[in-house]
Amino acid sequence: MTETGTATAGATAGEVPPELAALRSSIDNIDAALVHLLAERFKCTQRVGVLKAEQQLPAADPAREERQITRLRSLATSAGLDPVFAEKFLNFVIAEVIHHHQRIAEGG
Ligand SMILES: C=C(O[C@@H]1C=C(C(=O)O)C=C[C@H]1O)C(=O)O
Repeated sequence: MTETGTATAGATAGEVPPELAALRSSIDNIDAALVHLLAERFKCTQRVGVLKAEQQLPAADPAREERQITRLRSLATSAGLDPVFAEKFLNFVIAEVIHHHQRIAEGG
C-alpha cells in the first residue's frame, strides 16, 4: 500500500493479466461443477438416509467408508492429487452425510 492506500503489488481492477483471467474463469467453471456434483451426491445420500431410517440401519457404515477411502486415495494418486487431501475431503463429506442420516433417523 502507498500512503494514499493504493495497492501497488498485484493487479488492480481492469488490469488483470489475460492468462490470470483465463485461469480464474476455468477455476470458476470447475467450482460450479463441484457444487453441482456435490448437490447430486447429497441428493443420493439423503435417499440412502431415508432407506436406512425405514429399515432401522445404522447411520454410519465404517466398512463401506474404508473401501471408499482406499479407492479414492488410489484415484487421487493416479490423477496427481494428494491422497491425504482426498481422504480428508471424503471424510469431511461423509461426516456431514452421517449427521444428516442421524437427523433423518430422529425424525427431523
Ligand atoms: C451413504 C451412506 O451412508 C454413510 C455415508 C457414506 C458416504 O457419504 O459415502 C458412506 C457410508 C456411510 O457411513 C452409505 O451407507 O452408503
